[in-house]
Amino acid sequence: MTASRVLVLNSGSSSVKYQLLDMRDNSRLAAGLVERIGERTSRLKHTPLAAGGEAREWNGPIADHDAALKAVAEELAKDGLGLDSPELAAIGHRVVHGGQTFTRPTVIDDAVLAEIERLIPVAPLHNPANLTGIRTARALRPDLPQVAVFDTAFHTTMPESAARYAIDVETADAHRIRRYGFHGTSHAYVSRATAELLGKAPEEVNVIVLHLGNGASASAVRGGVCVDTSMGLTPLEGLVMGTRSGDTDPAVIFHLARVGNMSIDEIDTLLNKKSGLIGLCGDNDMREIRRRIDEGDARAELAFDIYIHRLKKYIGAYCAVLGRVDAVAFTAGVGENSAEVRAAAVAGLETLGLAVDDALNAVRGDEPRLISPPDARVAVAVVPTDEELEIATQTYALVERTN
Ligand SMILES: Nc1ncnc2c1ncn2[C@@H]1O[C@H](COP(=O)(O)OP(=O)(O)O)[C@@H](O)[C@H]1O
Ligand SMILES: CC(=O)OP(=O)(O)O
Ligand SMILES: [Mg+2]
Repeated sequence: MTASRVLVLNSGSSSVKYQLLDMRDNSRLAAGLVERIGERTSRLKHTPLAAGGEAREWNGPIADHDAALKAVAEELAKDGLGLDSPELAAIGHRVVHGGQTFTRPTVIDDAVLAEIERLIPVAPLHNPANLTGIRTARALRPDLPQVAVFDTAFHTTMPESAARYAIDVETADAHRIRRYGFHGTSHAYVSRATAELLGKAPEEVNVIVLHLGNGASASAVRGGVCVDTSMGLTPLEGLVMGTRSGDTDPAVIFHLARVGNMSIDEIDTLLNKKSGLIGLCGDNDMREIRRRIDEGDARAELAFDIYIHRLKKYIGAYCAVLGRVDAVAFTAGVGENSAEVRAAAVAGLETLGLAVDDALNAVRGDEPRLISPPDARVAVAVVPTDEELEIATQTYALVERTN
């Protein structure tokens, strides 16, 4: 029996999301989430999909990522899917920041760990959590290959004209300041799936991918290669997000420091955690915002309008960057589920060849689908993302090749 299972770990600052997949048929054996790590009210939710079982929930304190992973391992073991299983081929880790060093999935050794650690200054919110996840997983199964799949990797093809900020070159280089981009695993997966939906090879199509989750980013993909993306040095730049401001005048920061007497850490928290939709209207969930708009709530409506205005600007910008656009693909929680966001985002863009068909846009489903009118110049599509499957696929392919 050859080992065919991959455990995918996505360790965030206060959460761990995981999935166990069987790569013989890409089926999901188990999935779950540990939330609010480090708080008194941590929660573990585990769904044993293979067993067709009910989700199990556990509430109580989970002190750190180490304890979280051990709790996950225990849950998996209850279904006979423990980390000690000989069928486990590898563990794949989502690593948010790979800088310019990592352009592809990489088997983790001490040198790779050291490099991910060296990148902490450009990813202070994300890389430390990713590192803890890797270290704990390695301690639990030291013999097993562990693979890092980087959010930044897909964007390393961006030309210098898109990747550089117009700031003093020596200063920028000394501090590794440039636009790295994130959600690359999703942008890569969705741009490929969009080509497939059009019945074409990735090399033949130019796609604008709109990854609209709690974090949100847009990318311009020419012939399968990323040429621009909206996130930058960190995942703060670009679109309006659930809790992040996206683009602002950088002078807002000087102003808040000098006139608002806020510390750099306070401003960091403000722009990353208390801005975006939640800062504008108190809610970051698009369902709740739509519900409030339906009740005539003006603040929710303004938040929605600001979100859409920014999104439209990026669609227009990436039409200009690409020249010829074959498809615009909506993905992630908001992109896959909100027909209102999709309709509003392309409304009035007929001169760019963009439109949605209201009936097609209203259809719900898990499969990639077209929502543009049949005669449209540019295809508009809903293409569900699957970052875990993509991480598992890349992890398994690398392990197979190295064995
Ligand atoms: N039915 C829905 N209608 C509108 N928005 C939705 C719906 N379901 C989920 N969402 C949005 O998707 C977001 C989560 O997206 P997701 O891609 O899972 O985010 P992340 O991976 O960043 O946590 C929620 O905050 C919510 O705004
Ligand atoms: C990089 C990033 O923004 O990730 P997430 O959407 O998971 O917060
Ligand atoms: Mg996501």
